[in-house]
Amino acid sequence: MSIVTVQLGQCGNQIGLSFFQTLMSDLAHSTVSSNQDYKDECLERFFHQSLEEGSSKTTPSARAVMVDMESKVIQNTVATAKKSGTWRYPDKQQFCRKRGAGNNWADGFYGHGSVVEEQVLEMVQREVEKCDRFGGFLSLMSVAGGTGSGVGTRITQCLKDRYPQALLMNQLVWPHCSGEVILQNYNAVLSLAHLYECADAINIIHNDHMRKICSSFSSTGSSNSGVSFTDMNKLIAEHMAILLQPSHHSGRSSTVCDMMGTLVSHPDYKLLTMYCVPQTSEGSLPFSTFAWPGLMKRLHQMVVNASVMEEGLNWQVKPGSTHSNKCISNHLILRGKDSTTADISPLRNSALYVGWIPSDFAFTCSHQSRQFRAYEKSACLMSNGRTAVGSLNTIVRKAWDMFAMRAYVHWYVRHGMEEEKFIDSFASLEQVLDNYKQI
Ligand SMILES: Nc1nc2c(ncn2[C@@H]2O[C@H](COP(=O)(O)OP(=O)(O)OP(=O)(O)O)[C@@H](O)[C@H]2O)c(=O)[nH]1
Repeated sequence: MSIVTVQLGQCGNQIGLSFFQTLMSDLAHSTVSSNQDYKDECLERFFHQSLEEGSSKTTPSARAVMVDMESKVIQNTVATAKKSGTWRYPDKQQFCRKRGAGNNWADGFYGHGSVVEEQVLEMVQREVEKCDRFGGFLSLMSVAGGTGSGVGTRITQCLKDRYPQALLMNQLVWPHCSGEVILQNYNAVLSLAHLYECADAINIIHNDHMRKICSSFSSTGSSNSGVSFTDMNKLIAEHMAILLQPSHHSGRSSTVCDMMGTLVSHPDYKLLTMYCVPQTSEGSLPFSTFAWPGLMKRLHQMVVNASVMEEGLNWQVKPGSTHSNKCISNHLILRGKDSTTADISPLRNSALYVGWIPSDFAFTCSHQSRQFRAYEKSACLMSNGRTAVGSLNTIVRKAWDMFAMRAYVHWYVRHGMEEEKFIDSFASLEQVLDNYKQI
């Protein structure tokens, strides 16, 4: 089952590059012939074998469409992939214009969006036609800028109209809490409220968390300043790949569509969070050993704490207690040696879940005996639960405070957006927050 990736804006394109690089580097790790099925499945899922222009050589070409309003990031991304010699982006599947969306959702959605949608959809269609078994879309975007958030939302709506049966999974990068784009809270509110209506699954990744995890890899563990987007993107890409590389569930290959279908069983609840272990820098992996009991214990406590970071866990919080997380559903993926022997029973604990989903559907697990890259053992838990509530609440409050003073509202209105869109978006996100708070 193939997935077409849509990379939107600077952030979406840079993360997409890192994701495909990580997939290829994982495949390069395999030396045993029995890995051929894994390779074939990964290649079918994310790449298309195509002839290089003017050559008889075939190279995996990412099943991707790239969209940005400025050309620089896309040019660099395409060139970096080509330079690897192991994979590339497809020809003529890049869409750029001459100026960005000025960190303004309305400029992206109304200004650029209306002009670009047909051409982007044509590119998407070309990519879909290359798939023998097409499953759905993975859209990568930040919610803080104008292109990823505004154009990204518009393209997602168009994909929903054009491909109503396909899976629409949106991976959103949440901005740092402070000090970034002045309109980021408005952009995030508008994006999320609109995406909630058309996407099937929304996975939120916080730049703050990624930066903290990366800085914990440094020898001092304290400085955020040395952490670059490249470092964070590598980490994000690893988490995505641990989740999305082939695995088996109930004796058969687990598709991304199956996984998302089980995780999002109710249209009111589609906010997902990834928890991954171990959290260790690549450089220290050769000197580290991990055992399943230790990894599972930490992963379990991360879910209970609703913390995607291993560091600073509160071990006193127990499932079902006042401060414990509550989930609709979780899907666990275990990769590496003896993965089937890991004790997953604590993650099945009914105290972690709402009562209205049968336990066999609330918690599901898939395995892959092949190790992921240099990680002898690794695990990713994709969770549909309350984790996203805290940061969503903060952004809605901050945006509301600005809106109450009508700050910057005219910047949106001048791109053709009606003020009511803000009100509607606040109302629908309040509803989402309420739904999650009540589980
Ligand atoms: N993790 C990560 N975040 C990024 C990256 N590039 C930008 N961001 C974040 O994305 C947000 C800004 O969005 P961009 O993707 O740069 O903007 P854009 O969507 O291209 O929109 P315009 O610049 O307005 O055209 C901020 O929160 C940045 O921290 C990246 O490579 N990795």
